[in-house]
Amino acid sequence: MGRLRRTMLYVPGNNAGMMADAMIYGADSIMFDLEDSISLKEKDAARHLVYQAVKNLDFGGVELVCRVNGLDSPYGENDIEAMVAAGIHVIRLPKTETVEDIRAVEQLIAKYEVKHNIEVGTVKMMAAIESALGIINAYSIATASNRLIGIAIGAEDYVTNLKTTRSASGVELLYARSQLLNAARAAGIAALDTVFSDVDDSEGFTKEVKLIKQLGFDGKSVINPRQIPIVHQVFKPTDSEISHAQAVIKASDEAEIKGLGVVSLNGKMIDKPIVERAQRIIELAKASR
Ligand SMILES: CC(C)(COP(=O)(O)OP(=O)(O)OC[C@H]1O[C@@H](n2cnc3c(N)ncnc32)[C@H](O)[C@@H]1OP(=O)(O)O)[C@@H](O)C(=O)NCCC(=O)NCCSC(=O)C[C@@](O)(CC(=O)O)C(=O)O
Ligand SMILES: [Mg+2]
Repeated sequence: MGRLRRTMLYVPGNNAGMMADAMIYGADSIMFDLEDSISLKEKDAARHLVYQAVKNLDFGGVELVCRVNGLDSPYGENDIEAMVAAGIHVIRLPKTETVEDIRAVEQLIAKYEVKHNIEVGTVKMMAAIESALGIINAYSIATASNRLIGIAIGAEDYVTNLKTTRSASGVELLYARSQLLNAARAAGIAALDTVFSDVDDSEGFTKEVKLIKQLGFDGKSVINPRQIPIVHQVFKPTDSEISHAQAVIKASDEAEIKGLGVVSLNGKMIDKPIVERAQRIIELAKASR
């Protein structure tokens, strides 16, 4: 299985203290934000601060992502150049709506990789989809570039675009989450869920994490360190899931020796997709230790 992306911690790019401490909380990825958490008058200072942090601080090998400003703003291209030069691992484009949005960012990343003597293709991309049009185009966005490691939903902007609000059940997001997840799986890349804004509501947050795990998401953006252990706990396979998965793999191995395609374990059929799911549980358990 690829890299775990259960949690991507948003860190406002103007907050030096939060940036310096960001790696101690154990998130799978750290995402510096230059977009909506930064006021217009702080855009240039935040870019400089994130550049210095990525270039000079030791984040212990954690994946480093930067949410840049869109290319429809005066900041987007400068953000991309600074992040490529600093050595960021992944550039996240917000409010992605079309294939052309991805291609335009990809061209700039390649231009600045050449300028800064970085092998072309090194910097990866993520696309956040935050509008009805983006959701309609999810599959073409997900397949627009080999650099894409995942697509993510940005629900606060999305529900605003739909002219609704977020509810506890998340019913207003079900279509978008399903469409985005399906697009990511068809493209063979990661699917990341959106933020949960009430950091004091751990019960509501846990409910949402269980929902998105059941839908099939790889993980979620988080805005506060307190949310990280909750996501990791929900995504960690239980002891009984692990022992069942081990039994499935053992039964399947024995069936293979006997030349059988289908066997039963405790009265339940075991075939290829069930074995694949069991292997994923074991890999997730190993990776979550
Ligand atoms: C929410 C709150 C103000 C609460 O503050 P509080 O002070 O009450 O937090 P406390 O729990 O008391 O903090 C305890 C200790 O943790 C430290 N600490 C806290 N947060 C930390 C952190 N993020 N990184 C590192 N460190 C952190 C803190 O410094 C303290 O350290 P220390 O003093 O040493 O003890 C704070 O967390 C925060 O600012 N979060 C980031 C918000 C943000 O980035 N928003 C933009 C992205 S969303 C968006 O744009 C919408 C979207 O685009 C999204 C999509 O795409 O999905 C869409 O459309 O939906
Ligand atoms: Mg947003």
